[in-house]
Amino acid sequence: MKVTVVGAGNVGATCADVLAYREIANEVVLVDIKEGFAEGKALDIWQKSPINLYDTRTVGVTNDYSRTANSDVVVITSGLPRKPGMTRDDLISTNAGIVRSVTENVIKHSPEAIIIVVSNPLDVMTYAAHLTSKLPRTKVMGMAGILDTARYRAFLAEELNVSPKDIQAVLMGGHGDTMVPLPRYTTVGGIPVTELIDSAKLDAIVDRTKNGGGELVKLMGTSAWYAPGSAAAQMVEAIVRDQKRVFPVCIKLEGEYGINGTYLGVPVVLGKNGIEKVIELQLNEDEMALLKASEKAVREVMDVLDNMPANS
Ligand SMILES: NC(=O)c1ccc[n+]([C@@H]2O[C@H](COP(=O)([O-])OP(=O)(O)OC[C@H]3O[C@@H](n4cnc5c(N)ncnc54)[C@H](O)[C@@H]3O)[C@@H](O)[C@H]2O)c1
Ligand SMILES: O=C(O)C[C@H](O)C(=O)O
Repeated sequence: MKVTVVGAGNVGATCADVLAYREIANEVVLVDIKEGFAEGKALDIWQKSPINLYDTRTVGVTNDYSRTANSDVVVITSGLPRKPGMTRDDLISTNAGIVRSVTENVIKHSPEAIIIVVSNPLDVMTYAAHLTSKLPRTKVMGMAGILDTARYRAFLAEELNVSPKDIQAVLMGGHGDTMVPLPRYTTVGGIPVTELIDSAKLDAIVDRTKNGGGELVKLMGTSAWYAPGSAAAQMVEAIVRDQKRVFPVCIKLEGEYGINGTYLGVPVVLGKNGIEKVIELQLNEDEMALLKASEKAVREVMDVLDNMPANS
């Protein structure tokens, strides 16, 4: 299996590293626009192989997409990260052009690839990649839900003093402050979380999750990469190993949840064909209202993309 990761920065290099040391692919090609940068990162990861004992070959290139030919999966992480004081949506003017041109190059050399978008604003960059690639919606998806759910699970594990492995949760909606964690679908070793924590504490955790990206931007001056890179690698693994994992993933909705044409995170089954099924939960009135509010927020930024010149 061959995987390309575009953008050899914090998230891209972390993703490539996880793909290599967990031997999720035979070959990982890292691409960056900065001369020598991807080559250096790929060489560094390859030189770790005798220490961490893996065979995955990592190769770096500067903008040479011929080297990415026939990739099974492509992860797009190229683009600016936000700085303190910015929202993810503020990145649209720079990142839309980057994601469009990268997608064009990727598709030229790997027309059958499955594309996982990571660049922000996530839901709208998934839209941009989908439009450019002209692939079926099941093959162009965005990574955010695994990360947001992981944050929610980690905060709960800390509060309850239990293993994060035993916390299962679903989270839906856009990758922004309107994301919708779903306590009704959150369990701890099979026990509904609401039986283990009072509602004030749970509300505080839901709130912290919604602002989880911003919390890290404030601390570090740039955005997160360990959890995001690992989350993208987990999606690649589900695809290349045909695992049929159930994850929240951003996809263009076509009638599910009564929503048409908006790119939103929903639970899906992920396997060798990409998104093999969208799972429709029976949301209650309050949950549906939150999902619709999230849809409205994503729609507004999709409209911004629609009104941008094609080559910006
Ligand atoms: N979806 C998520 O949950 C999530 C999580 C974390 C970060 N992100 C987003 O991922 C993106 C990358 O974040 P990062 O921290 O890795 O940033 P970074 O600055 O460390 O890396 C980005 C890399 O992209 C490269 N790049 C820029 N234009 C390019 C092009 N045209 N072709 C190839 N490479 C190009 C840059 O040279 C840089 O090395 C940001 O947009 C960030 O907001 C999303
Ligand atoms: O917060 C960001 O800007 C990056 C990413 O979307 C995250 O949630 O960590």
